[in-house]
Amino acid sequence: MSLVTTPGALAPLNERPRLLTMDRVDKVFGGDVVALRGMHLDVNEGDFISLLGPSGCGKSTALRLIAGLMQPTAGRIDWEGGQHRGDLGVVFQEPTLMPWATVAQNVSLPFRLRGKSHSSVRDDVKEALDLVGLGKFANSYPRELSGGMKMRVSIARAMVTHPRLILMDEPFAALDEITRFKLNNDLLELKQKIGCTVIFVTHSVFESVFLSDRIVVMAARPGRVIREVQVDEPYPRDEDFRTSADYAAHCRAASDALHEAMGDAA
Ligand SMILES: Nc1ncnc2c1ncn2[C@@H]1O[C@H](COP(=O)(O)OP(=O)(O)OP(=O)(O)O)[C@@H](O)[C@H]1O
Repeated sequence: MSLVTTPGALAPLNERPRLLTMDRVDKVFGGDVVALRGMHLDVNEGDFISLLGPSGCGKSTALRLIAGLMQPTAGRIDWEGGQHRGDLGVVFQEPTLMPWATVAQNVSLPFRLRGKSHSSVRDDVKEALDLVGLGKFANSYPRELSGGMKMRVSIARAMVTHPRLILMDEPFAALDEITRFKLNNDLLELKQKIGCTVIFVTHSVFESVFLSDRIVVMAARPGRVIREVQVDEPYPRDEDFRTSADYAAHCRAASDALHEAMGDAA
C-alpha cells in the first residue's frame, strides 16, 4: 500500500470525522505536580493541531498521554473505533537515530520491532525516504547527515507505517531558522500527500500559524487549554502566505492568546 493518498480538499474544520478525544484529562506527578487539569481536546481526521504555550504548561505531557507512553490520573483518551497497531507515529525534538545503523535501517525500525525483516519492507522504506527527499541517502549513516537531514529521517521513520496520527514534540526547535522554514514547508507538503493528522508541539507563534489549522493555546499551573485559534486558510501554504496580511493577523491573534496564557494579556 502506498503512503501517498489521493489528493483532495480537506473537509471544513467542523465537518471532519472525529479521530480521538481527550476527555477531562488530569495528570498529576508525585502527588502534587498538577501537569494537566481537565484537559479536553477533540482531534479530527486531517487536522493539523499545534499545542502552543509557555514552558511547563503540559504540552509534552499531553503528547505523551496521547502516545500512550503514560496513563492519565483522571479522565480518558478515546480513539474513535479503537486504536490499532501502527495508528501512531512519533517525532521527538532529537532525531534519536541509531548511530550504528544506516538511514534505511533506522527507518525500517518500526517494522522490525514487529518482527518483519528489513528486506520485506524495503519498498515502504524507499517510499518514505523518497517522500522526505532522502532517497539517495538510504545507505548513509546518521553521522554523515546534517541536523535537518537527521530530522527528515526521523519523520520518515514516524510515517513509514502509514499512521493515522503523527505526534511531533518540537521537532525543529534545535534547527537554524532557514532549515526550520524549509522543513515547515516540506512537512505541509508531506502531510498533504499522505493525508494524516498531526499534533505538533511548539513554542513558536509563527511556526504554529504557518503549519496549523487549529492552534490550541495552553496555560500553566495547572496545565490547561485556555483558547483555540483557528487558522482557516487553505493549503498548500507557501512563502506568499508567510508574508501575507492574513498570516500577520493570525500571528497577532495567536500571540494575544499566548500573552493571555502567560498571565499578561495585551
Ligand atoms: N515525569 C515527570 N515527573 C514530575 N514532573 C513532571 C514530569 N514530567 C513533567 N513534569 C512536570 O509537569 C509540568 C508540565 O511539563 P511538560 O514537560 O509537559 O510541559 P511543556 O509545556 O512541554 O514544557 P516545555 O515547553 O518546557 O517543554 C511541569 O511542571 C513539569 O515539571
